[in-house]
Amino acid sequence: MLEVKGLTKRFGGNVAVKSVDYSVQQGKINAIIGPNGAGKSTFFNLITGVHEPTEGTIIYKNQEITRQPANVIAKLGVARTFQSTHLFEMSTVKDNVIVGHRLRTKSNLFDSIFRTKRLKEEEQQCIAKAEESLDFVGLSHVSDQLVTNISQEEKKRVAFALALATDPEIVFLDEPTAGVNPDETDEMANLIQKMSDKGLTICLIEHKMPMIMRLAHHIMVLNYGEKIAEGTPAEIQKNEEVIKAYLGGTVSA
Ligand SMILES: Nc1ncnc2c1ncn2[C@@H]1O[C@H](COP(=O)(O)OP(=O)(O)OP(=O)(O)O)[C@@H](O)[C@H]1O
Repeated sequence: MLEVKGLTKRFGGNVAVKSVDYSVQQGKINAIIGPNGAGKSTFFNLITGVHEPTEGTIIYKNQEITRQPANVIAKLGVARTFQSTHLFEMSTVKDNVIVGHRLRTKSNLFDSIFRTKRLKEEEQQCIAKAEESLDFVGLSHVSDQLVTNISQEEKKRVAFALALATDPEIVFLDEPTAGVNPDETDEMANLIQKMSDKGLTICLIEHKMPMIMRLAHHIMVLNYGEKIAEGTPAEIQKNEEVIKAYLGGTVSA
């Protein structure tokens, strides 16, 4: 579904991602793990068009998307959440999510000025999609609240809803449970499972190993920008190089 070949990103003399080959497995929960600074977020940024690769190719559904801008990649069905949520704090939860589906609308300045039928219909579509997405992530009850007044965990869910409102086929989640407590982490894990059950392909960066080992079908491990291992959770847990990369610790936590 999404295939990466020889993907490399240099920031000056620093090679953040080094010649990585990788295939995202369709319909599965794919996880990317690795120590701090291993290049995980940069890898996501390359695929989703936030950064341009220095070398390598990215193919999505048989179409090369290398160096395409983020909005083009998103329109093709690739959604993304970020480590820190980028939300409009003084707008309502629903208004934040409505923006997601605008990617799928065609109204232009003319439609806005003259409030055409197309504009009104598309506005309704965006509202309906936002409501559906908020219901899916369990946030219908706070949809009219300002984002600034909801909890950190709810903000994470809003970011999920925003990604879902773009009608994606694949969702890249960058540390979705960073900064949330253990009970909330379990709830977020259930939500990721629910997204997968709905047929979405998930690609996930996480540091919380028990959660990854429970959720992921396939794991890739990055260390200093290089892929050092990939396989099932059971294979990764006993991989010597992975254990070494985590400074001799256990990845099963
Ligand atoms: N925009 C940038 N400019 C320069 N260097 C960068 C930039 N983004 C990332 N890097 C560097 O690239 C390397 C990989 O960083 P990256 O954030 O991708 O790692 P990570 O595995 O996501 O880390 P973490 O788990 O701590 O979030 C680091 O050395 C980082 O300092």
